[in-house]
Amino acid sequence: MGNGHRKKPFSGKQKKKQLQAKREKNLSIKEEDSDEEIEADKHVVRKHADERKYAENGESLLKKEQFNNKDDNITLPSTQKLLGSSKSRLHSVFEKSSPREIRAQRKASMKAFTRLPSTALEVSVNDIYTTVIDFPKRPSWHYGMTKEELESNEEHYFRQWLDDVYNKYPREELSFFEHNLDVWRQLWRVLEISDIILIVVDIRHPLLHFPPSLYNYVVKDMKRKMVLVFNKVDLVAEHTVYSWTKYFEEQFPEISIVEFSCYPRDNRFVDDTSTAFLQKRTKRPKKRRYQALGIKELLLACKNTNLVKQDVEVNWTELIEQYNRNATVCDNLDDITEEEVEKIDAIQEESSSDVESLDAEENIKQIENQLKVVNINNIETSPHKTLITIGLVGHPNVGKSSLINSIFGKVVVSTSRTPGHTNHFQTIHLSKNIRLCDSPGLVFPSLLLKQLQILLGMYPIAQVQEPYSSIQYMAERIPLESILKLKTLENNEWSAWNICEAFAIKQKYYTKASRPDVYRAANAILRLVNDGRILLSFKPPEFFTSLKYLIAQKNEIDLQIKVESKKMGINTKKTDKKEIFEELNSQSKQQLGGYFELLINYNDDKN
Ligand SMILES: Nc1nc2c(ncn2[C@@H]2O[C@H](COP(=O)(O)OP(=O)(O)OP(=O)(O)O)[C@@H](O)[C@H]2O)c(=O)[nH]1
Repeated sequence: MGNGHRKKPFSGKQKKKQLQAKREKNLSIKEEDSDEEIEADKHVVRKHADERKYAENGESLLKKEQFNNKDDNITLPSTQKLLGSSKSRLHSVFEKSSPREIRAQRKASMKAFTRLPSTALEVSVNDIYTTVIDFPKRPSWHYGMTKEELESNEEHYFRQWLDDVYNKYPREELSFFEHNLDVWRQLWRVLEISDIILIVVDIRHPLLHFPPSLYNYVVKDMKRKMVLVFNKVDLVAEHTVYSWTKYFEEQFPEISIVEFSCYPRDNRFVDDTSTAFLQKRTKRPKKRRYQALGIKELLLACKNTNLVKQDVEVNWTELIEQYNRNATVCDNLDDITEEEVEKIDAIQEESSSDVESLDAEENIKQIENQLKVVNINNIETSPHKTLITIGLVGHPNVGKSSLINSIFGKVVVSTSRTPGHTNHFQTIHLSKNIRLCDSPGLVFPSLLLKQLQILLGMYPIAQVQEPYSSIQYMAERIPLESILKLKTLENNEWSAWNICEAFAIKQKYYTKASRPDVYRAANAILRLVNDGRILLSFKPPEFFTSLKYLIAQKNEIDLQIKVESKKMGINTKKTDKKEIFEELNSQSKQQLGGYFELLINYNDDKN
């Protein structure tokens, strides 16, 4: 990508070969890595394996660009590195942890942890964003500037911004965040050309994917319309989605919120915090097809922004009718059979005519030409007079590309489990005067814990230098050892390390030296978290303690009680709910979770 040519569609045969080669390569890398990790304590980082992998993939630049931090002093990369090379200039660049930091974290993960109360999953804007770190905005420019002047101006400004961030905030407190100017440039372009910004967040941790600096800039400074998309709602209970919606409506009244999911949701569980629910989740099938929920609502939310553009007339009703269908398509090329690959290839070939997948440079040139007709300083003016552009922005891996594919009911942009997959923005027409604009996932600077960012899928798992502290963060908050059904320890004093060790034994992951491959196990756990089979779902404040969000769930709980009672032959008409609850077996009780008891108590209090 980004080499100046449109991506050629692969034939089924080529794709098969490519997948086979990729699998073989991955296998050999994994085998070589495992022993290194366990045996060479001082090489905590799987440096060689990663370097080899990137060299083999022709992506050595990413690794080189990740600037090393050998001791605890920060060395910023040169501007050259921040800009990347022409080959892969749009890869994300993050700062690496120092070996000292990694060793300390690894050691700490071997100590027994304390399980925190469920309220530890509650997060609020004030907890997370006590400090709002601004993101780099495009510096002003004028038409008299040459391309070189413009670029050097942007580079100078960006370096200054980066220096300021590092001067202002302690390095160890800063989150991973995007260090590649070219990726930020993509965001600038998308914001500039978009009339409506869709900020896509993962419903498991919506607040953590919602940079207030972006909200302020788009809504308050640019005065653009913003729609917040709660994506992947299939992964949590309805109650969680409802609670987050209420919370965001209170905190950010200017935005419209829509729920979206590429997959149908599993409504069997009311309580997505119960151990029964969490254990069941791990068994979700790997291969699934898109069956999007929320397309109509999404288009309606765009319509309801009441965007007025004189030269654009849109028949929203017709558009909604056209796209509101339950399209099914396979999601991910990594996980599917070769037969399915061939099918998708055929779809891709067929659809390539209506996909305007320009490479980065062509796109930028085109936009820059369009920008010439308007005054760039007047940022309230949309640059496109005759088009409505809906721009998708968000952190890596939140599902922006999958959302576009689900709307079209076919693979029009590629998706991946690996964050940072979308390298440049791609525009796709929904109708002759409405287009969607995808953008690369971009991590905004914050003071979020790096361990947490890894769990949220913002950082590529293959590049995680030290996975154990992330596992510990999670295990302190959810019963990980029960979810993974690990054998109990004698003293029951779990540490993150021995959870990984027990999982390695369970999965038969061994190193060449026949020791449990703890690193591989940790990695596998992180992947299960990323794709939702281990559910780490944060909640808004007071979720566990107040009934304010619970009432909406009442009907769903009532229905569930009926289903469970019917299964057990309990007469729901005669007995009151509390009695029914007492009669349910423990499994049914678990499925209903703590909410039921809370609701019963609430009704008792009211009576
Ligand atoms: N369960 C679930 N998984 C989803 C959904 N949408 C996307 N995913 C998964 O999330 C992962 C990331 O999806 P992408 O569409 O590639 O995400 P992206 O935001 O475009 O990622 P970048 O290219 O890194 O910016 C993939 O493994 C998808 O299968 C959803 O609605 N539900």
